[in-house]
Amino acid sequence: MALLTLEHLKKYYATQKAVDDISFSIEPGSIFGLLGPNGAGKTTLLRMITGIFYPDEGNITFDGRKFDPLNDIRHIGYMPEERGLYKKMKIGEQALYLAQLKGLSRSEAMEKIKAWFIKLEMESWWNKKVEDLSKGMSQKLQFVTTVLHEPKLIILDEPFSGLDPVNANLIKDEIFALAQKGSTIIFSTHRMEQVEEICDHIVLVNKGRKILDGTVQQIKQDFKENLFSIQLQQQPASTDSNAFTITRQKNNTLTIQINEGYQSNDILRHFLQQNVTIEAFHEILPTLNEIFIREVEGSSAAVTRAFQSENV
Ligand SMILES: Nc1ncnc2c1ncn2[C@@H]1O[C@H](COP(=O)(O)OP(=O)(O)OP(=O)(O)O)[C@@H](O)[C@H]1O
Repeated sequence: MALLTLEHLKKYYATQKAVDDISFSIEPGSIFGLLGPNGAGKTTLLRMITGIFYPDEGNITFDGRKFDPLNDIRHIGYMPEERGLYKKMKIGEQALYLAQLKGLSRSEAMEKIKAWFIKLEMESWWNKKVEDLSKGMSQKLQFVTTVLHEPKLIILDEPFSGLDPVNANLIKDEIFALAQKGSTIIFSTHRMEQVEEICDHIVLVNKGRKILDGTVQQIKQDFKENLFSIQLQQQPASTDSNAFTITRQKNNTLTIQINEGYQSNDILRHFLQQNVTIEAFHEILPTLNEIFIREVEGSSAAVTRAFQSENV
């Protein structure tokens, strides 16, 4: 059973269709990427999922029941893009205060905060004020306060912004560990390489509409262009074949597109028949970045065309 299901959600601001009939569901324990260009409607969706405001239309089901923001919010941890910490408050006190707001007792909160502070190398910060922290340090504090009460659903909006590679890795490992323990993670970012590394499933939205929904693996397969890279030990006598077209050549490494009706073995056969040694051979799948750019540009054109045809 899905942890979260959105059905035909709509949210309009005046005439702006920020979220326009979006449906998807998120399986428990998955790391789910909510992607889209600026202004696509991601924050609006996240605000409905966290009960900050109600949808104009549509239904949200959380953990098998109609979403009840007042009660269910205890099971949700949200780290918004605009960070909200009290600047003058000491870090330890602030973590304790926020944990108690999420329903933990003082002793429970203290125990968990200490464990997290050790894990994320923050022990010496207890008496510092938030205003004395760097951007990356406050990011770590905000992460801890988001996940401390072990919510079923953790929503992280650009969680790595401002973090150096060591701290980004630390947080990344903790995200994997939280998912492993059963938390469901919604991860929103513009950084596609992070999505490839972290997410199991993605939804891409643009102009308030959903334009892609699937596992990262499946989406990459759906967009593949039958491209292969082959590295040869020596120059082949011939590269002419009905089976493929060479799209790029750099020294002895060729990028090859297989022609319709042929298979990867036909490439290998072509070179083996010439007694050329094959040093490496692999399929080239599109990156999520390429798919993102292609789909967002494509769908913008399609939406514009639809809009124009509606208005003639
Ligand atoms: N309070 C508001 N009043 C009017 N329009 C709004 C409001 N908030 C957002 N919008 C509009 O709704 C659309 C979706 O905005 P939203 O903030 O959800 O996008 P986003 O995908 O989170 O963008 P970004 O990646 O830039 O944060 C945009 O066109 C935006 O201008």
